[in-house]
Amino acid sequence: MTNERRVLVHPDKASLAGAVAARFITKTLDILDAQPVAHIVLTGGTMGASVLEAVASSPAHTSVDWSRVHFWWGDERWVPAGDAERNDGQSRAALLDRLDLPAENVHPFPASDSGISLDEAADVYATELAAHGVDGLTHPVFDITFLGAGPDGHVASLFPHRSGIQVTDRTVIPVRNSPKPPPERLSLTRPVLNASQRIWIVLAGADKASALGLALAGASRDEVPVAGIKGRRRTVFFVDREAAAEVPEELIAPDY
Ligand SMILES: O=C1O[C@H](COP(=O)(O)O)[C@@H](O)[C@H](O)[C@H]1O
Repeated sequence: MTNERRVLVHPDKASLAGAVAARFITKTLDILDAQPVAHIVLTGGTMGASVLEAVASSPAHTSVDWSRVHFWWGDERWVPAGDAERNDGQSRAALLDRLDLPAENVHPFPASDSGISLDEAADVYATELAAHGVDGLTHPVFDITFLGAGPDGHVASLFPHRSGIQVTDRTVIPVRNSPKPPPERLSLTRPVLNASQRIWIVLAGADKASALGLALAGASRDEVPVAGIKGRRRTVFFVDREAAAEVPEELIAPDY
């Protein structure tokens, strides 16, 4: 099995969310069979919550021992705790609040009303990551990292033609003047994301077709940041037909 990027196409957004949710439950069970804990990175955006809602609706999710699963986020919007724009709030409402999860297994980024600055918040999250690093790493090795991508090809909060996608000497960066609101954000950096065992990028809708097509056609990560994302063992783009419109036929994998 190679570590080439794969594209799996599903008919529409609902079947995409259901298929990714089913695969997530199965893979998490496999991971927990082989190791004591799993570290999962969650994403915001349109598909992030849809996949988690599909996990919550699947009776199979009760087979997972969630007390052995840690949840992190790939990026966060710098808004107050409880703001509907926060990625962690969307994930909690969709799934986490329904699980029997020890509070210490959930690792949200600090919120803008936490009394610290954006720069300090990046340092706080970097410290939290380092506390869970093993073998001298400054971060956990994530078992599954969910990501979305914007129509402009941004991934997490790493935007085109901005310095964030090039950062390699930090695990977390503060983001200012984001082209997508809100303007201030926090993001994991590319080396941390790419240290993940499996990266699952979930995309739906015609507005994602161009970014996906460019990423797979070899665009630079500066131009299309998602092009710079590749996991250690597996990188899969789970997409619906509309998002796949510009993917060359030969790159579309049969289901596996
Ligand atoms: O702002 C963000 O956008 C991206 C993509 O979101 P989408 O709604 O266009 O799917 C998301 O992956 C990221 O986590 C989020 O902060």
